[in-house]
Amino acid sequence: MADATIIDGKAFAATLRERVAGEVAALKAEHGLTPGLAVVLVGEDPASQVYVRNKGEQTEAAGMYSETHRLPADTAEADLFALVDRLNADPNIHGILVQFPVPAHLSQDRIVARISPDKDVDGLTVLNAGRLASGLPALTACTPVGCMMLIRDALGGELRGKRAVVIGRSNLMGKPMAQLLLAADCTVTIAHSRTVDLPAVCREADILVAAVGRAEMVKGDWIKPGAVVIDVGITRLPSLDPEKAAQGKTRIVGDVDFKQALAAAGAVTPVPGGVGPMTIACLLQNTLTAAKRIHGLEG
Ligand SMILES: Nc1nc(=O)c2c([nH]1)NC[C@@H]1CN(c3ccc(C(=O)N[C@@H](CCC(=O)O)C(=O)O)cc3)C=[N+]21
Repeated sequence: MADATIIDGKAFAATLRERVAGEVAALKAEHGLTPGLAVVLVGEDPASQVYVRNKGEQTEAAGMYSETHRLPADTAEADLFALVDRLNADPNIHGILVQFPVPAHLSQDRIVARISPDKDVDGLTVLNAGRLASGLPALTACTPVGCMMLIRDALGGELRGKRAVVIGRSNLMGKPMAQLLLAADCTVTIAHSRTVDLPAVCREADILVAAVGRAEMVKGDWIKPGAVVIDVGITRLPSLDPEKAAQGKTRIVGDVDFKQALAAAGAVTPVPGGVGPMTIACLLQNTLTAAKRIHGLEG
């Protein structure tokens, strides 16, 4: 079979960011309103540093207000909560994202519960997760929203009745991904580390979304010929060149064995340049949506 189409998430995200920037300009001109995003990073995880920097730069490039709060790894819960409370009350801030993972002494659940659902651009609060599951308008996790856009594009909008398998069941990715696919009339399976015969389950999928964080786990013979394969994983491995590896150089791989997927799938996202850039573009979109809703400019 011919090689799969490589889905260009980077280009798609650039177009989406331009659209958001246009809407931000209109919102400023018509209502004097500038959407604002606050990103909070606790500790110094190097991968997180990169994402947080990208988020800040792209927020500003879209004409939005951006604030980044870097807190030490040993920050007490009370101090983090005081910051979240301040951001909840700040009229210049419409979106709040606390980057995960946080150091082990902090509870992700308690942090999420502290964020105002109106500003919850990760869609993690119980209110937004429940609204999504109930088919109501909700702020929805950025990565699944970005994946849906790529899936719709790859399939020309025809999702109805398709079999979708999501590997991974996190609140930030797997669960909201499954809800979005269900809302698009797919028949959805959520698979995970305890799933029996995962390859056989995956082979049923017209749409396969891998979000487990295990490097190159999904092999070519797990993929139904012609399927759309969306790779959400990002793992840094030592460079293949031993000399570069010795210098600490790394390469990034996804949850899918890309070479094998190319020969089996109908379309596949690369890593990097696939889902990752969509995540940030959708974060900008969510911040815009939150700003409009807070100001009663959208349902
Ligand atoms: N509360 C919370 N919300 C998140 O949405 C969240 C989070 N915590 N913690 C970390 C993960 C990871 N994440 C990424 C965002 C952009 C890229 C991205 O832009 N990737 C590029 C560059 C990859 C690279 O060079 O590292 C690409 O795939 O092409 C990747 C990963 C958001 N996350």
